[in-house]
Amino acid sequence: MAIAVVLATVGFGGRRAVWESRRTWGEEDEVRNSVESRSVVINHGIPTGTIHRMKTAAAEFFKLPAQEKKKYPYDPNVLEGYGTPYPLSENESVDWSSALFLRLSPIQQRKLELWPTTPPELKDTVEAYSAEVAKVNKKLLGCLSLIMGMERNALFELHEEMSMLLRVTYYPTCCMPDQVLGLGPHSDASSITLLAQDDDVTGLQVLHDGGWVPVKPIPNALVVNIGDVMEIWSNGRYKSIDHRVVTTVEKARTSYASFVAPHKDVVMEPLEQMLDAQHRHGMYHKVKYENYLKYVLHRKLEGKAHMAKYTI
Ligand SMILES: O=C(O)CCC(=O)C(=O)O
Ligand SMILES: [Fe+2]
Repeated sequence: MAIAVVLATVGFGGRRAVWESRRTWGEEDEVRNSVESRSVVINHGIPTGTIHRMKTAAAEFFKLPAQEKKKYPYDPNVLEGYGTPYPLSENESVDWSSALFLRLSPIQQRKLELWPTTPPELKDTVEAYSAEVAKVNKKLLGCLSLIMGMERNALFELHEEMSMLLRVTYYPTCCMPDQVLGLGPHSDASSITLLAQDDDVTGLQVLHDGGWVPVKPIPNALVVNIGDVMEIWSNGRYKSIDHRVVTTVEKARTSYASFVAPHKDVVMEPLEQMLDAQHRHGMYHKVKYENYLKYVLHRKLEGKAHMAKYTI
C-alpha cells in the first residue's frame, strides 16, 4: 500500500506519544490509520511557555516598521533574513505574506547579522524553541526509521550534517481572500517540516483527493509535513504533501515552520530498505540535495510539478 502522507498533528494531552515505543509505531493498524486519516496526534513535549514566548517575540518583530525589518534583508545564498523570497505561482500576482528565515543548525553557519536585534529577546527565544524542536525532530526521525525497517538513528545519520531552518511567516488580513493566496501551492524541500501555527486562525490547506482541505489548528500542536526528501528516500511510500495558505479578512496569521534537511552534498536516492517485491527498482533519480534545492528555489510555486524531474 502506498502511504500517501504522514501529516501529523502533535498535541498535548492527546494520545500517547507515537514514538514512545517501537510497538506503537510498529503496529500496522496504528500507523496505517494515522496515515490514512492524515493525522497522528502525539505529545511533543515542548513546554507551552516556550511556544508562547516564540510567538510573542515573532509578533513583536513583525509589528516593527518596514524600514526596521528591512535591515535584515533575505540573502538567498545563506537562506536567512527577512523578505518575500519565493517566486510567485503562475496564477498569483502577489503572495500575501512576508517571512523571517533563521538558520537553527548547523549553528556555525548562522549569519547572525541577519538575526533581528529587536525585540532583544528574539535570539534567546528562537534558541530555546529550536532546541525543543530539535528534540521532537530526533524522536520523530527515530520512529520513522523504525517503521521503515531501519535502526532508530538511520534517518538522522542519512542527513549527515543536518540542516534546520526556521521560517516565520506573517500573513496580514486581506480584503480579497478569494483572489489572493498567502502562499502558493508547494511541497517542502525538507525531509520533514515541523510547523507551529496560531491557535485561532485557519489558513493552511492540504491537497487531498483533488480538493483543498483546511488544517484546523489544535492549540499548541505541531503539524508535521513529509517533505520531498522523505518521498525520495522512502521510494514514494511517504509522499510529500502539497499544501498552500489562504488569506482571511478577519485576522492576520503567523506560522513557524522548521525545515529539516540533509547536508547539501548528500546524494538522495530511494533507500534499499524501501525496495520491495512490488517496487524492486527505485522510482526516483539520484540527486544531490544542493542541486535539487537550487532547482526548486528557482521555480514558481506550482504544487509538486517540480518532482516530475526526479521521478522515473
Ligand atoms: O503557514 C503555513 O501554515 C505553512 C507555511 C509553509 O507551508 C511553509 O513555510 O513552507
Ligand atoms: Fe510549506
